[in-house]
Amino acid sequence: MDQFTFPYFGFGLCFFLALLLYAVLRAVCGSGTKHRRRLRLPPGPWQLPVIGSLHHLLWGLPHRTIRDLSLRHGPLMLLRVCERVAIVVSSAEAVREIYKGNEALFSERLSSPGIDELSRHGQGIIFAPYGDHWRLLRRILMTELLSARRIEAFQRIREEEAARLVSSVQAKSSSSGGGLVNVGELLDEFMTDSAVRAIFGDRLPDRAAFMKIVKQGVSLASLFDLRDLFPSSWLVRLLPRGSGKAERHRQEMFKLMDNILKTHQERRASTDGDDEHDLVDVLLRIQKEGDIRVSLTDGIIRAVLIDIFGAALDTTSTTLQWAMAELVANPIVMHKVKLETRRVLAGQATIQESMLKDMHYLRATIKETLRLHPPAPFFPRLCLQDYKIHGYDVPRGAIVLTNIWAISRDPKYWDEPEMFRPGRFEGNNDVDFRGMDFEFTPFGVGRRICPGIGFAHASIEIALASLLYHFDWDLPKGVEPGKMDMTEVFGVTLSRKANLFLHPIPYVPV
Ligand code: HEM
Repeated sequence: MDQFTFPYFGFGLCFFLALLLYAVLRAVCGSGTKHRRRLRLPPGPWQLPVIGSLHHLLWGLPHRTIRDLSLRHGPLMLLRVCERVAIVVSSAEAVREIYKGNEALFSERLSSPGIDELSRHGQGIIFAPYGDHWRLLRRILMTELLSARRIEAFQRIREEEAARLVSSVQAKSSSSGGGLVNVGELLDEFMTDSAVRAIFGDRLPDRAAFMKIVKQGVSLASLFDLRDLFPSSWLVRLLPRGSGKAERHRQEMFKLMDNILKTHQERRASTDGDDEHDLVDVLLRIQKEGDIRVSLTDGIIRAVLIDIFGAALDTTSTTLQWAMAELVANPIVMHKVKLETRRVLAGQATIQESMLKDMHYLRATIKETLRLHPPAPFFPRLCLQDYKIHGYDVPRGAIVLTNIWAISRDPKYWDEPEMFRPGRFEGNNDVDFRGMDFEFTPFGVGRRICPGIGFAHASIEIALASLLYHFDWDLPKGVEPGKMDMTEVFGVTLSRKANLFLHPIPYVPV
């Protein structure tokens, strides 16, 4: 996966252009700062003209650097990156104060010309402005696309894909003479295949081309865009915009998506359209029913499908990879979760989801993985109205950036926060990730909380149970559990830098 490049990519160019623009911007927007001087803004690191706090963010991984800055300046911290004002939130109390009661003021997503272009002008859900369009899509997601009933309907797909994952591990291990297997790659394939089948169906035309274009989209989404830092500058908007890659990508993606919609429409027409195999079918049925306030155009359907697919893939696969890495790095935990899996599944040749409901320690292991390795370490929102938090002013238009990662490692809320100890989620501890416990928010909070929790959890649970039931796992020769490379990469998700190569030893052969 491409490394996240903002604000590193092209910093030299950015700095040079920024200085060049400084005089112009001051002349054009200089008056805008008068209002701010009267506000009581949260403390923050010292700023430079034009680039603000950007120079503090140039080294290290952003979630760690920002956590370290917050430890010095407080749980509400002001950062300014060029024209953007951000209030970083690093305590559960502040998250509670913001999102309990006043949530509507903080339910807007970040927007900028660059994001707008990539997000198909908010036609999808992730970057949709907080309004009727978003409300309609959210309702469709919660009651139709990602409802508990729909997640259950995809159970067969997950079971088949989990069985395929087990076979692939066994086949790869045999072909390498009982050697090492790239577990990360196989988990990626598991998640991609499960998501493709659930969202687009078993017969996705041009699957290889589709996957290639999705990967391109992911790397384009992480490219730095000067317009995002100077959204109000007409001068920046006039600058040449690279090679038009984003636009070309959009066109190609649209072509492929149109093809997918056409194939589905033809099949539905030839079978009276009753069958619903996947999410495309569901959306086409809702479109046909036409009893909703905003019409669901093909463009909106395309954008929503791309959003769901993009949101589901890397987040879930990354979580699975961290879970396996933490388990092999912590043999006592591995032993305990394997015992549970083998006790509950004893005698089964293959795994069905209904068998997993008593696996409490496995579920605690998934929670602990999400606590230590939230795939999205921040969730940014926009403040829609001047507001006061903990006595500080949060101006309208400021980005409110919650550092999920910092809060879920804060010793104020967690004993030995750096340790991988799923046991902390056992017994009387019912802390959960559904948005009510503000010290643990890997899926975000409030109205825009991730609607894919059920989808993600069901996929993670069956994949992990399958790997732990069918195999024992050894580290490569010479690597000690405590010496594993756990370096993170801050990309579209907070993923592992090193490939996860492990040695599988069949326990219940397929
Ligand atoms: C471990 C897996 C996942 C994690 C950690 C995760 C995390 C997140 C986070 C932090 C947000 C932002 C929430 C906020 O602003 O409060 C989000 C939004 C979203 N996620 Fe997930 N996600 C995961 C899997 C999925 C899956 C599987 C899907 C779909 C099948 C999905 C669909 C979405 C969508 C559509 C949004 C935007 C919701 C909106 O703006 O209303 N996510 N996710």
